[in-house]
Amino acid sequence: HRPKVNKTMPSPKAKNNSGRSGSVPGIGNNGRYEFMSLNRTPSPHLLQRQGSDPTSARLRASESPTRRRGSGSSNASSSSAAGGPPLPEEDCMRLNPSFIGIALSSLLAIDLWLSKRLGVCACEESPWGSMRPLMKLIEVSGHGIPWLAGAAYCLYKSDSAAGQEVMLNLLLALVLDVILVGTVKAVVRRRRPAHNRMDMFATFSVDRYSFPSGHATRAAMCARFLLAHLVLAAPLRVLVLLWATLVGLSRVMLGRHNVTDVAFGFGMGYCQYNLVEALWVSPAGLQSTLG
Ligand SMILES: CC(C)=CCC/C(C)=C/COP(=O)(O)O
Repeated sequence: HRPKVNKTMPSPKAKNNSGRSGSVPGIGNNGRYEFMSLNRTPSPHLLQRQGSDPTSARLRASESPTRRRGSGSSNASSSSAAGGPPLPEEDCMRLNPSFIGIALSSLLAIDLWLSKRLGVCACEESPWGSMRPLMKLIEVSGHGIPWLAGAAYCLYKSDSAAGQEVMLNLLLALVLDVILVGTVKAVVRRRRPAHNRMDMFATFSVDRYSFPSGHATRAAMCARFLLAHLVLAAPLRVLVLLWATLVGLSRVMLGRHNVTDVAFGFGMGYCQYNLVEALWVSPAGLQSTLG
């Protein structure tokens, strides 16, 4: 076992007394260090002190999630493999990290590494810095304001009932998207990548968070919406899909998002369209609802 230092470093004097392996220092009565064997239950006064000391409580709270999680499940593994006496619970947790924990940490590490490598337009000095204006143009094409303004304008200008119905639902879908993305961002609170320059126009306060990408949700939802409700020739349909893909890609290339933010955003936008279909509003229905 790696000896576990209990809360604070021992004084040199205390260290000198700790010749035995398997012992760890702890603060005993009257502020002196005591040593506790990992194979033995700590003395009651030490346990009591650890429980009531605010510093140790804070330290426990800041332990890694892996160590905090699953304290109930480790009892079965508290016996050493050699059949010896039970080991302290926290040491067993360190030896048995969960598979899901490892998988998530690995995915996160790959995500951060890949996103940094793909952030080739994050600033003018970046390898593809000269493409940054083009990427920002694509960014504007997926921004909420032009889409909301465009849908409201088309609704106002539309002279057919069918056109009004489609535009009304597109407008409602865009509002729903802003609300859902804002809610998830506020709950998850994942910071944008460190290499991002926060020079986007018209952002809400939640837009300092990156998960999920609002541009990606909007691009996926609007692409599905347009493909389902507009009669478009094949080249235009391909163009719509290409646009949505480019919007997602540009988020990572500009350094605004990690890859997982965009991937989740695409999935979320795809599902949001199903919700829009389920909640589809007809102008007659809306009029009767509004009285
Ligand atoms: C002001 C309105 C209506 C929407 C905000 C649009 C916006 C800036 C979203 C952030 O997108 P990312 O999450 O992709 O960076």
